[in-house]
Formats: sequence, structure tokens, C-alpha cells
Amino acid sequence: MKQVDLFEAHAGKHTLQGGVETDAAHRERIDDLAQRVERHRALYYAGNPEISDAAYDAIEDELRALSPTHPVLARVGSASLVTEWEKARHEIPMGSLNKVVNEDELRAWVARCEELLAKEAHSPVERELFVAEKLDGISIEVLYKDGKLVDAITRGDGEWGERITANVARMKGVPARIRERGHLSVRGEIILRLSDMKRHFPGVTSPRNMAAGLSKRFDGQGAEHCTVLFYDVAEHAEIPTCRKRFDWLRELGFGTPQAGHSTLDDVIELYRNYASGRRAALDYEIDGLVVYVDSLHVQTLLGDLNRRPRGAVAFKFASPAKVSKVLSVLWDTGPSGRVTPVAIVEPVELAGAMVQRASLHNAAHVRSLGIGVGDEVLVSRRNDVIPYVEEVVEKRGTSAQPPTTCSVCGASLVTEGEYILCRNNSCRALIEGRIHNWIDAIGALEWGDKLIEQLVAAGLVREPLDLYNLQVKDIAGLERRGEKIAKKCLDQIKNRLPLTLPVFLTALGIEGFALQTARLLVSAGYGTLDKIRTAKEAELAVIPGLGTIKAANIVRGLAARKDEIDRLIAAGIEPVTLAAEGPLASLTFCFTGSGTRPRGELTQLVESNGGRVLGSVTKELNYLILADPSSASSKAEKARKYGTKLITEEQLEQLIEERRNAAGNEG
Ligand SMILES: NC(=O)c1ccc[n+]([C@@H]2O[C@H](COP(=O)([O-])OP(=O)(O)OC[C@H]3O[C@@H](n4cnc5c(N)ncnc54)[C@H](O)[C@@H]3O)[C@@H](O)[C@H]2O)c1
Ligand SMILES: [Zn+2]
Repeated sequence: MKQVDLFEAHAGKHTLQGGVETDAAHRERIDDLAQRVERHRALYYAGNPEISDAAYDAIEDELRALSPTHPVLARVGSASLVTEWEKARHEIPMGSLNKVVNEDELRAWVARCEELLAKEAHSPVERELFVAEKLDGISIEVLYKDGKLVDAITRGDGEWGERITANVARMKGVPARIRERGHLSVRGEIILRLSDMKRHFPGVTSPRNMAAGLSKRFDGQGAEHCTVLFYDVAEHAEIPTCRKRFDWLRELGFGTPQAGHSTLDDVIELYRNYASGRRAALDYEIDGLVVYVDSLHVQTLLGDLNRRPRGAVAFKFASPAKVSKVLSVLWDTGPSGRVTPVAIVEPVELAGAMVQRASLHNAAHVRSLGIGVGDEVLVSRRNDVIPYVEEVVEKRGTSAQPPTTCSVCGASLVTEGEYILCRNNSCRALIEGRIHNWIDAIGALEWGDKLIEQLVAAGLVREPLDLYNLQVKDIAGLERRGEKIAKKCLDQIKNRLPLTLPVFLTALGIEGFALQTARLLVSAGYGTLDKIRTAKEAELAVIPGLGTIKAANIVRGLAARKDEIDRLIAAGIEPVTLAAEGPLASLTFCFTGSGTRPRGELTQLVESNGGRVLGSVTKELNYLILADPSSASSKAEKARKYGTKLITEEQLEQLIEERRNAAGNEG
């Protein structure tokens, strides 16, 4: 979607709305969006938002994209201010800020300022900026007369606000007297510090909404826990810069958000800094940074539009989320049998990708959202993860109900806690899952998800043994596969043979039976497949680190796969007992970080040479294998402390080679 120019957006350059370009469908949508913007503003400024800020912003952004000049967008605050408080008029109207949500938009704003200032003598904007934290609270104007606090008025619609003087007078950071004479209007934000919220209002989750509520209580209760921080003073002509303005506010005894003079590059670095941790460490909530042209003279030259200065912007923290409509709710059966609800939505562009499918996590989430076909929902995509439905923004349809049968095989589903599952072992989704697990555990990198899907769909693979009976032509005959790939894939799985016992057990993909558990069993004396298969639940349960649940899963899982395992063994795919001899005999190894080869393959390498793989760094560990032996990670540090040797994968191979040769020479 095209980003609308910040300055001209409201100035009538774009003529979408009402013009010939607006088709009926758009007009309807525009009216609908505008109404919702107003409704949500009214709720929000009254302290009772129904939807999240991200959802609200998504609606407002969509309206701006469809109708940049819409009058609703030019307004500040809410026009329908219903209040029991006395209304009061601001002598100098209170405005808002235009926003940018990424570096490019910020740079564009600077460029635009330069363009507008082309004919004026001024220092480069990008070198003369001022930046302050953008407090997420309630705007307030506080008036002093001859050094005495006389009035405090909320922003309201910018012109008329509520006179909540009695409450503001009790808030922290609002001096009753200041040493400045004359008439003074200072502007700031009412916030509730997180520490105060925790102490005085346990259970409350939104400091902003709480602060809004407290500010407007008639009995004034709780107002003393709010804080006001200031960032502006109206019309104080002798102050030349934002920096001086903040200094001056502080000298008068007002608290301010953190702020400072800055260049454009520094602002961007600071923004990243805040986004990646500094923001989370604050004792109050901010929703971005405010970036100003430092010189107030230049700000005046730039002027403002719709009560939004051109010489400042809100540099908001991005929330990559958009509103879209639910077309259907699907229930996909996954490889473990778990049924995952997915919302199919009207395609929307999110963080550079078109999104049509969004996860609904599980049946419990579907229920708590109350989501249904036709609803408008907020879809997010954070750090490139799977798109996710955050909330229902506008309820339109009837809520979706979890299915009772599997969409893949039709079997009845079972409920387990928050999840529903297909337990049918011959369900195609589960077969794919098991094959996938096998391939993963043995470390056959050539094999992709798609190939497995194709083989299962073609009925060529139903269980792990089938993998070993595949012919080159079976794979080569599939769509978009050739002989070369086919050969590579088949060679790879055959090269992995024989499988060590822990790898074999892990490859079966039995619930709760990961590599660590398999190793635990082996080191507890269950060194052969036979021993493990005949073990009773009770005897496994007492192995330290196992417990009753895992023991039950193992016994049940092995029994359920009995025939499959028998067929594997009959075909010679038999796990090998760890070599008690071999070049690495009596040595222990542990892997950390990502290697160049899959963990399973490395484990196999160590174990087939008689070594033992440990899951963590302990005193008995001989070798820690990692990409960078000079690493300062906690695992590496610990290993050094124990005198463990730190080596790379290559050094591991050399070690095997050396020890093999040494043994050969001795023998
Ligand atoms: N959830 C909802 O239903 C809903 C509805 C309406 C609005 N909203 C939210 O309200 C916000 C929009 O409101 P807005 O028009 O007041 O704009 P804004 O709050 O995004 O930005 C302008 C305001 O920032 C404040 N501010 C904080 N620190 C500042 C500083 N250092 N310098 C200057 N100003 C500073 C001022 O009060 C100023 O008026 C959005 O975040 C939107 O998501 C939410
Ligand atoms: Zn099924």
C-alpha cells in the first residue's frame, strides 16, 4: 500500500473520497471505517477502549489509504466527548502528531522538511534534531498564573477539554507553585508508572487506561498515584530550541521524558535501541519517540496542518498488524495428530508478504476469541513468524466450532487439554509426520517436506521401512523430481545405516521419546532394542530423569509400532548396540550451537565410534564440540572451568582419525 505523504495527506491533494475514483464498494468501506474510527476514539478517550491500539491503528491506516483527506483524520481526539466534568476551552488549541513507523518514513519526513525549507536559511535538519520518549498516557494542559497552579484541562478534541484540576493537582510531578511569574501553559502527559501500578493496583494490566480512569474519578481517589511528565510550553517566544525548552521545564521543577539533541542517524540508532530492550526496561510505557526539528524558529517556519506540526513526528514502534476479513476457518491435522485451527483471510500485505493464512493456535484460542467467518480480525506477523490472529476487531459472523472429525481421514477426534487430536495411525497427516520424523532423526538433509508429502500421497511410503525399499524410478517419476535427486536421496538414507540404538529409537518419533530420553535408557543399562521392548512401565519409571508419564508413553508407543519395528528388523534395518570399543571408547562429547551437519548425524558419528554423547556440560565431559572454540557462551565458559576440551567438528574428525591410527599401530 502506498504511504500517503504526511503533509499533503489532509490538504486536499488526493481526491479519492467523493471523487470519480471512489467506487461504491470503497465508499461503503470508507464510511464504515470512518464511523468505527470515531466510535473507537470516543471509547478510547473515555478510558474504555474495546480494541487494542494496534487494531485501532490498522483501521485508521486503512481509512487513510482509501481516503487520505477524510475529515475524521484531520480531527484530534474525540468530538463526542461526553463528560460530567466541566468543559473548558484551551486558549491555544492542543494538537496531535503525524506518525512514521519506520526508518524510511522518518528519512522521508526529514527530506520533506528540507524541501519546504529550501528557500530559508537554516542548518541541515538531519543534524539538528531533538528526540524525546513518546509517553503513552493522557495529554494534559496545566496552567499557572503568577506562579500558582490554577487549571488543568485534558486535550479533549483539541479545543474543548475537561477541567480536571482537582485531580491533577494531586498527581506526582505537578508543583503547586513555580517561580515563573505571569501566565504559563505547560503541556504534558498523565502516566501511571509501572511500579505504582504494581503496588497500588495489582491485577491491572493497562497503565494508560488506568491513568485515564484515575484522572477522571470524581472522588479523586488514586490520582495521587499518577505522574505527570511535561514536554511542551505554549508560546514562549524567547526559548530558541527544543533542548532549551526541556532544560527550562526541568529548571522550573517539572519532570520530563528522557530526551536529547540528536542527528538523524543517532535517532535511528536510539530507536533500535529502545525497540530492542531499553523500552522494556522503563518504569512507564512509551509507544515511540517524538522527533522534533530542534530549532523552534524553524518549527514555526514549517507551520502545522490540522493541528499537527510539520516540524515534529511521532516515530512509533512498529506493530506489523493489519485488519482483514475471515473467509473460513480450517482445522488442519498436523504431523503429530494435533489439529490446528487456521483462519483463511482476505489477502493482506504484512511486513512485505501477502498473508492469507493465519494461525489460531488451538481450539481454546478459537473459543476465547469467539472468531467466526465474516469477522474482521487483527492479523500480526512478528519477526517473520507465522501470521497470527490477535483479536476480533469487528464481530460479524457466528463463532466457529471445533470439529469432531479429522479433516484428513475422517476419524473421530479426541480432546486433550487445550488441544484436539487425530489418533488414527493410518491418517495421512500422521504418516507424513512419522516419515518426516524418521528422515529428520537420521539426518537425511536432501529430503524436503514436499518430497515426503508426494511419496505419502502416491502411496509409496506408509512406514519407515518403505523408505528403504524405494527405487530410483519411484522418486524420479514424481512431479518435478529427476533421477539425479532420486539417487542422491536414496544414497543418503542408505549411507546412514546402521543406525545406533538412540537414533533408531528417536527416529520412531514416539511421543516424549527424544534423543535425550533414548540415551538415558541406554546408559541405564537398556543397551539393546530387545531389552527396551520387553521392559515394563514400572521399571522404566524409576530411571532417574524418566518418570511415569514418559515411561508410559514409551511402552505404549513401542507396542503401537510393534509390527512396523518387526518389519524393519526383518529387513535388516536393525539398530546397532553402541560400540564399546572403537577409537572414541570411554570418551564423552557434547554439542552446542548450530553445526554444519545435523545433530543426529554427528551423534551417530560419535556413537558409532564408541563415544558417548552427553546432553549438557558436566564434570565428566571430555569434549565440547562447537563452531568457535573461543566462544564466550555460558556453556563454553563452564566447559573451560571443568577442564573440558573445546573442539570443532573438523577436530572431532581428526580426533577419530588419529585415535584410529594410533590403535592400528599398537595392534
Ligand atoms: N484502542 C483504541 O480504540 C484507540 C482509539 C483511538 C486512539 N487510540 C490510540 O491513540 C493514539 C492516537 O492518539 P493521538 O491522536 O492522541 O496521537 P498520539 O498519542 O499518537 O500522539 C500525539 C500525542 O503524543 C503525546 N506525547 C507523548 N509524549 C510526547 C512528547 N515527548 N512530545 C510530544 N507529544 C508527546 C501528546 O499527548 C500528543 O498529543 C494511537 O496510539 C492510537 O492507537 C486507540
Ligand atoms: Zn486424521
